[in-house]
Amino acid sequence: MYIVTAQDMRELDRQTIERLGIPAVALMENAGRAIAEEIIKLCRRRFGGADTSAAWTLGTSRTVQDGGARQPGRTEAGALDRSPDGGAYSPGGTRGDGVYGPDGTWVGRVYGPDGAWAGRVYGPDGTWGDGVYGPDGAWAGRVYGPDGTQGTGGGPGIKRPGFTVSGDAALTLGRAGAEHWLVLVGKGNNGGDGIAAARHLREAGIAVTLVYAAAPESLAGEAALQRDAAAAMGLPAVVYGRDRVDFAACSGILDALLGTGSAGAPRGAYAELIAAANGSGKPVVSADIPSRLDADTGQTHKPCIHAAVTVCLAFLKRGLLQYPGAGNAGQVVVRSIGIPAALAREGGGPASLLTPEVLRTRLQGDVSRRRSPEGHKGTYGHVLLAAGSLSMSGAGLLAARAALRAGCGLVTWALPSMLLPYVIGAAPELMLAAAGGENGTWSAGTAAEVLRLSTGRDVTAVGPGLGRFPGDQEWLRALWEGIDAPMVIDADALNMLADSDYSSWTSRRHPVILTPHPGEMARLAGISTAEVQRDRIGLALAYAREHGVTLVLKGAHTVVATPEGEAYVNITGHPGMGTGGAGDVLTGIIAGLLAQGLNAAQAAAFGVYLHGLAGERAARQRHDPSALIAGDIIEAL
Ligand SMILES: NC(=O)C1=CN([C@@H]2O[C@H](COP(=O)(O)OP(=O)(O)OC[C@H]3O[C@@H](n4cnc5c(N)ncnc54)[C@H](O)[C@@H]3O)[C@@H](O)[C@H]2O)[C@@H](O)CC1
Ligand SMILES: [K+]
Repeated sequence: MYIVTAQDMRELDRQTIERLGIPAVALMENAGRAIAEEIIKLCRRRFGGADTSAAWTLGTSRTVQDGGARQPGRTEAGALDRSPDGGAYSPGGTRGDGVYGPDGTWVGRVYGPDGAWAGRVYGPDGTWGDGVYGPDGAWAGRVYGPDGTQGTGGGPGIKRPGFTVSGDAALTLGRAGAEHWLVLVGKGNNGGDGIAAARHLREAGIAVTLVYAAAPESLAGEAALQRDAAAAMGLPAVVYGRDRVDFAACSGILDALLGTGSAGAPRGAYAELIAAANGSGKPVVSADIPSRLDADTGQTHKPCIHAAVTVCLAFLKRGLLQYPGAGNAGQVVVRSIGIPAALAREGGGPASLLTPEVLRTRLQGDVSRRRSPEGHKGTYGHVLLAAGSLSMSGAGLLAARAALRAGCGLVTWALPSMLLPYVIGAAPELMLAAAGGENGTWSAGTAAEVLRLSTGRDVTAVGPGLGRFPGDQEWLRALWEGIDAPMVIDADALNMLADSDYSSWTSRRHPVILTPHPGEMARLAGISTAEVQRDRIGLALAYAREHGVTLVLKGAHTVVATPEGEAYVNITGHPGMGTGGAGDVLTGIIAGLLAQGLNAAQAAAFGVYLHGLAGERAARQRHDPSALIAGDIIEAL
């Protein structure tokens, strides 16, 4: 799934209209329909109570849909109620919604341990997948298996009727009479999308009132066409500031005030409507992006809509993945509006959501972690790790163990000699090499020994628990210029880089992966941490390209950026992974994958993805994400 900026989107829009000849109003129609369908799904969920039964959920959970198919591993109710391999069961085996296979298709419905049906079930497109009740809560019919006999519903087999007729289920709502939605309409195309959605909602029997933020006469182009069509249909409309708007009486709010064409803090009526919508306590569905979220950076202007659902149009906007905006977006659903993905690919498609599909196709990585039947430990690569010091020996141990769990054949851990007796046996699978000073710290003179140890190794990782020491910049420079294999650089080794003018160092034949957290990134880039967080994707892309490195910018929604100018944004993991040593584990995983022959982009991206999944699995085993410690992530790999 591609991630775009507002500028990318305008260009893709222009090409679709000018090169393909698809009228702009057709795109707006598609947008309106998609938004209406998502509102109807939300209404159904309220009736049916589906998607509410996860045993426990994590704050980061988010649904990102691609053409209606759910991404494996992501759910509406919680990221952790699905097994990383797509198995889809909550800890107790109960679920209140459907089960999705690894490819995102719906597999079947779920029964609780007592054999009773655990809840209502939606198919991958959000329509009723199965079960005894229809979307309006009334019994919808029996369920038939592929052979025509009744499927999971129980009871005797019943032959499938030979002839069926079905209507437009996605735009139908049985209990529509209970709904009244306010549609907040801005004067740009975002407002036009909202009016188009309102027409479909009205067709589904849902009462709607258009609330214009500005005089309706000020709308232009396609938005004006939508205004006129709505008026011709007799849709009720009020103008904010002139007419009374009763937020208390509505059952939901469609936010179509401001989209990708807006800038700065919301002005006048827009600000008042946003504040009123947020304060109403009613569910808000945002068209494209929550109004006055910056579509590129994820910064929020004040006030900014807090959406329950954001129906993002065409391609995922960067700002929806970056905090704080990601926290305002609710569930993000990306819906196609007829702009071909091929156009985004042609344009370079600079950023993608990190999914198994993207790993397989765009990154062309083998995510199966398959082993050759003829393989032996030499087949899977040898990692050299230079890490650990007296007060931070655990960092080295965590990274080394994670590399082994990631599947590499051998790991040699180089560490200060004084520590050797204490770590012998801590992980018997490791090979240990003394390379540091007697006092448990590193020294500049150890560079020659690390270089010697790196000979014949497939990858060298440096940094976890290393500490700083006199001459450390020259020490790192010697490794940078002398190691004839890929390198992973983390932690204090990043601070050494930050203090050096490393662009003047001899350029390397093999790739370098840097894995900074935001503070380390700030030092590398010479800016504040707040500035790093302001646009993580943009910064990672620029830094990786400028310095010719693969960059893993850690934090919520870790960004992987390549020297070729591509970026991948990860959404596995959860806030419980913000715990000491989790970064060391990631370094080990990435090094372990590199050693097995993955290229830098594949190893960084797959490593980040696996690290998050393992964190989810570990938290599930603990039954509480906050109880997670870094070692748990290794055990869950
Ligand atoms: N492929 C596309 O790009 C498509 C875009 N569509 C929609 O069009 C949107 C972009 O439309 P526009 O470019 O018309 O822009 P918007 O609808 O986002 O907003 C532009 C309007 O808002 C006003 N405005 C800007 N900043 C403001 C502020 N801070 N306070 C108050 N008013 C402000 C401007 O004067 C202008 O009238 C997208 O977000 C999407 O919803 C869809 O119609 C379908 C096609
Ligand atoms: K909006």
